Amino acid sequence: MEGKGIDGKLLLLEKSDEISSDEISHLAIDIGGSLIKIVYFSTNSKCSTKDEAPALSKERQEVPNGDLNYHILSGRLYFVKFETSKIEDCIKVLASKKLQQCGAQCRHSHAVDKIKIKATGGGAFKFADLFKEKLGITLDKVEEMESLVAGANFLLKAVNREAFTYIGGQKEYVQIDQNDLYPYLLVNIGSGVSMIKVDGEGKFQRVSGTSVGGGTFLGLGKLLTKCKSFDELLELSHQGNSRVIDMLVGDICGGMDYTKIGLASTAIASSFGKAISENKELEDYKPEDIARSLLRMISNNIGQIAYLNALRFGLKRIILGGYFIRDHAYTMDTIAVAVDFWSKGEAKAMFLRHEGFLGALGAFMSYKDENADLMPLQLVEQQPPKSSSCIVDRIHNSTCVHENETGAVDCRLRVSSSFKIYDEVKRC
Ligand SMILES: Nc1ncnc2c1ncn2[C@@H]1O[C@H](COP(=O)(O)OP(=O)(O)OP(=O)(O)O)[C@@H](O)[C@H]1O
Ligand SMILES: CC(C)(CO)[C@@H](O)C(=O)NCCC(=O)O
Repeated sequence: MEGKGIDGKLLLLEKSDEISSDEISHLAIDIGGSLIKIVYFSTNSKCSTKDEAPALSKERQEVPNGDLNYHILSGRLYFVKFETSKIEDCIKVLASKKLQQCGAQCRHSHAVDKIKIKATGGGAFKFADLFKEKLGITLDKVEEMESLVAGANFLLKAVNREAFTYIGGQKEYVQIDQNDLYPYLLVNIGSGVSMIKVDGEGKFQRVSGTSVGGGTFLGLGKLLTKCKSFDELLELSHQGNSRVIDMLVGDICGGMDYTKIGLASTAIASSFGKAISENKELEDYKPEDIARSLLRMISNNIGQIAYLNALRFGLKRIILGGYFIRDHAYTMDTIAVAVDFWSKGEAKAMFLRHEGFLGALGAFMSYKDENADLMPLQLVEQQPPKSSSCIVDRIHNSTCVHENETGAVDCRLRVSSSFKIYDEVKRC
């Protein structure tokens, strides 16, 4: 079981089997074409240090609010992912943790077949029967674009140091004024890419998309380089040089800039263009150069389409999400430079720390939209990430614990007295 940390590290749950069922109260799932993303709220953490303990207490406060009383549960939101092709592993972990017994709607239903969890992504339809059959869980579907927008809005409004620009290799965190958040263009780079004009809470329109996305990078990359995983391909791209295969303006113009149309000699004139004339076989190219050109081609293309859509609607802010980005410097740099170049500095690309979890977070947030009697849940507070959480980095199958990074978000859930999550969890 892996989760997301800052800097593209994978985080969390060093020994996932130690998480017992009474520690997880709410869980939402996003089942995409490449990855399954899970967000869950836990009132405890095996990774916590002494310093963090107070923030993770199972505090319950009565907060009068009109006719209703609310409990405040302190804890953390955790972010976990699986490959969609290994959905059976995901199901096994969920089964082992008896998460189905902590589903948000177990209150009225001790019968296993009445348990529901919020689910989004195409897989919420595709795998609905599998979840029912193996776990007895009904996937309560939340529309994918709606979830992406709700997740992005939540992160932008409620989580400190969430959004940042990436310019010249430097991250600059931006706290966006909530009154000045809309409109923006949300570009979610998953297997494919969705571009959504966001005008407010629940006010949005999917204005464009492209099938050339993260799935294309990974799919073509596997075919062309024999890499087995995304991490391997990304790692390889670090060492490559795209000039070996890409045809540059200078290659065409005898080393000169094409000043009249504003193209420097070093600009790419044609991605992979050198391969047409060199009479070489695939094996003659280094896999790292191929990986680099591929990453650049796809990132550039997305940056350009994003810019064109921003231009179409007069949007100045482009927020990028999706697991493809993975906090990867070269990817972010290429997209940011493409947006800056094409917009002549008018539009800004912004990235998110929890970029891969927009859909899952949005689905999680949708619990609050339920009938108040069933599930009046709201995230009411968030503290900046603590400095010392456990992060488990499983890249290349090596497991090591990183200090001082975390993708988990401390928060408090407000739940009505009529929905006693903690008691429920124990009783279920
Ligand atoms: N460990 C990984 N395994 C597979 N893909 C990864 C991994 N890490 C990052 N990626 C990239 O992230 C992409 C998937 O991103 P994401 O999870 O946001 O989309 P998805 O929900 O699976 O796709 P879609 O929304 O199009 O159905 C992959 O196509 C790949 O490029
Ligand atoms: C089909 C979805 C929405 C599934 O998440 C995504 O993969 C996507 O936006 N693909 C791009 C499809 C297109 O607009 O051409």
